[in-house]
Amino acid sequence: MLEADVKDIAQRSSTGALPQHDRVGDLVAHAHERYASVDDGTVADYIPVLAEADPAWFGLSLASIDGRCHSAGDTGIGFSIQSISKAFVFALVCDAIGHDEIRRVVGVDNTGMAFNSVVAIELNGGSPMNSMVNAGAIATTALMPATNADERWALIRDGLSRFAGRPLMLDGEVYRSESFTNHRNQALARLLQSYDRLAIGPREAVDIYTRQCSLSVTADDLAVMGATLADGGVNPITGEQVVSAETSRDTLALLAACGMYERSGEWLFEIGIPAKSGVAGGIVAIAPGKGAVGAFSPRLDSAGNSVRGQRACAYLSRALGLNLFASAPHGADSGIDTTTEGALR
Ligand SMILES: NC(=O)CC[C@H](N)C(=O)O
Repeated sequence: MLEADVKDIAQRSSTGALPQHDRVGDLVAHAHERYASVDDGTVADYIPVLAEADPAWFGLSLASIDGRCHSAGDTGIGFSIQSISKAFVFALVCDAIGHDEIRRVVGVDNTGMAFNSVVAIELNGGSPMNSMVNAGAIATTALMPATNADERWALIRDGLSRFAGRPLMLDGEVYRSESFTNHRNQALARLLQSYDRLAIGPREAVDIYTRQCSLSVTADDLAVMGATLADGGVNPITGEQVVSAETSRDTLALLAACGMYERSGEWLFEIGIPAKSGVAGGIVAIAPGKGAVGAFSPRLDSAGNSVRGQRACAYLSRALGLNLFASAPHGADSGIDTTTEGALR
């Protein structure tokens, strides 16, 4: 019955509100069940401690802009936020320095290359290109206005905590593991410095970036953090305006273009909403004006995106009518078939 209903909902609600809450809860539970046995992909091991993750972990959560949360599976397990921090640090920095400045200094275009590419900088005249790849994220962290490293870190940690609606803690084991092995990020920062593209020293920039990546979150946290961006910058649980509505809009535009790295086009084609992934297995996918999905499962594809997380987001986008590009002909009962099978179903 759920399967049959999906098509109807997808055709009716590609704009407007989410379906009724009990219906959303059923679909979140169904999506979890549907993909829990998928075992494609591999757990990241280039940061040694990440290899200890249980590949079976799978949590799925959806937070709506009216503050309701629906969870299935391992939504209480903590994992490091990794690259998903880039989205929220971008929002904080964009809010602080402005739309024009972040565009001028970092950029907002996809590199078409891997998240840790060195050659992307060289091919683009020293520009890190966007805040969602490692080079651009390190440059963005360096732009957080502060008088010293402690203050800069406190602003980032507290800012991300306001998105989550609770204090986020550093996972010391992840921080140490990544600090001992992040030679490539050190190289990226030095290269940016050589092009005069780093606002602070490379050691400090990489250290704070490594800390932000080591913050521990749950799938529930990711859903609330994403729902804050879906709600014009207001956290739907705490009611706090964390960033402006304009910054939320800019952040979602950047996520649509660059959030899933070189697979961002494929993601938009299949799923149709802005999203960000991290190598610990998290994904946040955001439906503006509706809410956000937080997914966690450690097996990744070759671009570093959680396999089960992507499949579950594809299903929920279809089932809940989240795709931003879907429309029905004016005056018609139903429009294009947004349920067409795609690569991520
Ligand atoms: N894609 C990711 O999540 C990468 C983040 C990780 N901290 C790194 O710098 O490599």
